[in-house]
Amino acid sequence: MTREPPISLEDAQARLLALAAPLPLERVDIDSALGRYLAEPLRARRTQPFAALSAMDGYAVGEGDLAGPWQIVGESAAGHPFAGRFARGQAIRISTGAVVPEDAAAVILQEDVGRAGDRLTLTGEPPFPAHKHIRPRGMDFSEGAEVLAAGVRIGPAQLALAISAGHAYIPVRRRPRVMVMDSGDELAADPEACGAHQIPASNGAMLAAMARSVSCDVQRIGPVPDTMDDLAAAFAQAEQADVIVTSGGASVGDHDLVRPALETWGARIGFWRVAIKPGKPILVATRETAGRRQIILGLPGNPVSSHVTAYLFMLPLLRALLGSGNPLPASMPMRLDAPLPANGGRRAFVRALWQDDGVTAQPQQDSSALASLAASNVLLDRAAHAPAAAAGEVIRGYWLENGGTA
Ligand SMILES: Nc1nc2c(c(=O)[nH]1)N[C@H]1C(S)=C(S)[C@@H](COP(=O)(O)OP(=O)(O)OC[C@H]3O[C@@H](n4cnc5c(N)ncnc54)[C@H](O)[C@@H]3O)O[C@H]1N2
Ligand code: MOO
Repeated sequence: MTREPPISLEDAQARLLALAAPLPLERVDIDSALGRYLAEPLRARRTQPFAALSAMDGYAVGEGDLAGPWQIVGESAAGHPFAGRFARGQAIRISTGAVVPEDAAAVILQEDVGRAGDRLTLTGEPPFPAHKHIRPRGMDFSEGAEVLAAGVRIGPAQLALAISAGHAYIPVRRRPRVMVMDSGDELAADPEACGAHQIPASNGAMLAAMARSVSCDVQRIGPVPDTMDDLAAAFAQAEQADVIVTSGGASVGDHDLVRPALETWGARIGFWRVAIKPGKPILVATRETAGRRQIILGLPGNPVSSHVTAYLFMLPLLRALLGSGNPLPASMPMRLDAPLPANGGRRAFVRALWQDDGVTAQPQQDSSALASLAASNVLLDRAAHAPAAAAGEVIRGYWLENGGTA
């Protein structure tokens, strides 16, 4: 096996994302679009507000007619505009969201007036500026304007905006088909029937859950025993997958067969080994069949290594296939509540818990230790050879929740 030195994280992420062309475009109804990415810019099909609307319940009055008294000559309610005209000394009862009549220049809050029959007098302050409680036509957006850019993630707010802009269907990318494979002779499929020399296969469920969090169709296979034949049979079931994610067997041991099995299947190795801890032995390969590219991520078997490499590579890859304009997780500054020791020669992603405005690294950082991963919500990013850091220092970290992106 060639032993080129591990490449940098940035280099590896760039090389992986360069392999990922967004999947074919499809139009889906808005309810199915949540968590996906807009494939084309979305333009408003209507203007919002469609007319000047009142932001408050009160009375509409004319230009320069803020002192009163007034006579109430009609009403504009939401969905039922006032059709007539009105003059100086006259007012229109108006509700929140109702159209402000053409002749009106101000809405006076109902709390600021006294009403007796159709007679209205000012008892409080008139609005300042006069148009304060009027939302002008097109304040939110105008017909034809781009309301969402291509590559934006459709969250609840974007979904509401698309509907409000007049869209029942929006263009997104097809959901990636992902095959997640556990591999290793030591793995038990059933955690309640785990032999003395076995460990429960936990990576597959974890990786599948992570992939599902970014809107993918996920299938699982395994645990696959450590033989070339078993791996070949497993890969043969992944013909339809856009992405194949294996865990385990990525390192240099005698039973680490993922790489040779992939090559036998017709995959081409892109790169192997990245200078990060945990997760160094990650492998990226591609397989081209009938004009279609499959991307294979061979993640290291240690559960935390699997999780961290899925966070840094699998999720960004899936987001890129879904058409995200910003697939990589973003780090943010975090204040240390407890000191950190100097880092070794590999860039490290340190499990930590952020609470009460500060972050504390977990004492246990072994790449097999799931309890400290499950107790963490942050990965601190420690450069190779970073010196010790004191409590109070600010360093960068990644949110584990939401895959590190908005
Ligand atoms: N001589 C060397 N040995 C190792 C090196 C090295 O550079 N030289 N790298 C180490 C590093 S770093 C890592 S990370 C591991 C990764 O090894 P593999 O990807 O080959 O993983 P395995 O050996 O198959 O398994 C490692 C560990 O993880 C457990 N595992 C595997 N799959 C699962 C699963 N689906 N669910 C739960 N746990 C799983 C497995 O039982 C092992 O305990 O290699 C080091 N060795
Ligand atoms: O790079 Mo490995 O993932 O340290 O355990």
